[in-house]
Amino acid sequence: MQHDFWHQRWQNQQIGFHLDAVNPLLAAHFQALDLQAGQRVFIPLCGKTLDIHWLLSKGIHVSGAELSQLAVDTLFTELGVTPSITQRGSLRHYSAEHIDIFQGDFFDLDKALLGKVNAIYDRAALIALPPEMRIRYSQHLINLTNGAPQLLISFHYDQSLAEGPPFNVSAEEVTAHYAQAYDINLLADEILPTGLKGKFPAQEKLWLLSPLK
Ligand SMILES: C[S@@+](CC[C@H](N)C(=O)[O-])C[C@H]1O[C@@H](n2cnc3c(N)ncnc32)[C@H](O)[C@@H]1O
Repeated sequence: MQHDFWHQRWQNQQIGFHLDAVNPLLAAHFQALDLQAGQRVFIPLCGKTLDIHWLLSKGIHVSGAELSQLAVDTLFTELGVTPSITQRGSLRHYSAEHIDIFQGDFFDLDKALLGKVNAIYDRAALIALPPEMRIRYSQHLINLTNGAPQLLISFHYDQSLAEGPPFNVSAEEVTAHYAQAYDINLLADEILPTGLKGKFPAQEKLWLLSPLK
């Protein structure tokens, strides 16, 4: 997916993916990550999700990566926080108490800049990317985080009915990306009540990815 596609989405406020409340699957299953206050969750392709507000309210520290400066500026405005902003190569590092967001291309983020994270929360990141990019994405995510435990939300629908994003990502594909590093367990499997884009039957699945022992 080209950067311009996402910049235009944000510019035109075509952000149907953005939820106006915490994601119910995150709220219901967050405890599966077994995190303590003060530990850090990494949210790749984070947008301005309210899930960040929710995690911070639980005492969890958050790191994120997001391409759109508009999204990141809006996130901090909505948090009511003024970050310090530092240029780090091609990325801009927005930092405030308990939160670090790297604005720019996720693929330019490296381990040293990200620092240690205790878990990953992927909602609408893997499924936002076309098939060939998903391979690169999942490998980069594992490398960046040393395979930190992960909550992953995927969408399942007939890809011939609609073009992504979001893309259909099958259970087999989740296994292909992540079985090398994780035990994979399905925590929830729900029918999207409004369907995908209000039209197509779709399911939402929540996976817990636990590092292989
Ligand atoms: C479908 S949205 C999901 C946003 C957020 N996770 C949520 O649940 O609301 C995908 C986001 O990924 C961002 N994005 C796309 N490609 C990216 C890249 N290469 N690096 C960083 N962010 C990217 C887009 O700007 C967009 O905000």
